[in-house]
Amino acid sequence: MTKDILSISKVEKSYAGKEVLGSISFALEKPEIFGLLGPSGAGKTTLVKIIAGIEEATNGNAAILGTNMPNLQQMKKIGYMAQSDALYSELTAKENIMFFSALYGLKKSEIKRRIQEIIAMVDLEQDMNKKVADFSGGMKRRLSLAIALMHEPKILILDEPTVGIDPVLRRKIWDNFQELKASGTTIIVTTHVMDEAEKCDRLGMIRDGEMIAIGSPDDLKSETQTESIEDAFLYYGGVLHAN
Ligand SMILES: Nc1ncnc2c1ncn2[C@@H]1O[C@H](COP(=O)(O)OP(=O)(O)OP(=O)(O)O)[C@@H](O)[C@H]1O
Repeated sequence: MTKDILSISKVEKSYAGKEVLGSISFALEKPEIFGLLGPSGAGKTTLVKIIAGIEEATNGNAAILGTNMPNLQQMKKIGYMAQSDALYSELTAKENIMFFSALYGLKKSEIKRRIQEIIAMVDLEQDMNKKVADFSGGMKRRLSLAIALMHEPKILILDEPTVGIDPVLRRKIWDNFQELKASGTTIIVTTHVMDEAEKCDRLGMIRDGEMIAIGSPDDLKSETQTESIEDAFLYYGGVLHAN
């Protein structure tokens, strides 16, 4: 039996009896950039937290490489970047990277090998010795991304990674996502941004806790006979109708 990289099977989640995810199922079989697209409150963060093993599904399973989450061993294979940055503001950027890399079990030599490459990718070379307290929102996002990448995870889960990042750097970061995918990393990314959605290999469209459509951006547009991902989303949500 081949093991899917990620298998989501009838995942449901309720908080205090209120359902926020319906019965969600999908699988990622090979490295790809999989986008989760949906309006605020649709359930994207809840779903990625279940995949990352931070939240447990109320019903159903989320399995990584055939092992149900949450599972400590599998969590080491994951890089997770939360929506709000979990950084130590009294430490410098470098100290934050060293701290979190050590938590992931990276040796000093590995940290030394990775750090230059990663900070160049997120364009923070000049800011490594500054305290995070003096960072802008976009700089904190970039540092969080660097930390999620340090242990070379097989699966990278990014919750709105480019919020507050300017378009030039955003493009550079997306180019890096493509390179990571080419080297075998699977990337799951939540976004509201339509031009980012277009860059994903496949998209899962989420609305009110339900997966309303799944497919490549081109397939979703051609299936709905629409010109944009935004219109395709509205079509699947029942707001826009075919001519
Ligand atoms: N810990 C919690 N307790 C109760 N309700 C929660 C909790 N976390 C999320 N919710 C609710 O679940 C629903 C989905 O939230 P979620 O954060 O997953 O949405 P989202 O699609 O990521 O939105 P956004 O794009 O704004 O981040 C919302 O109605 C939210 O209020």
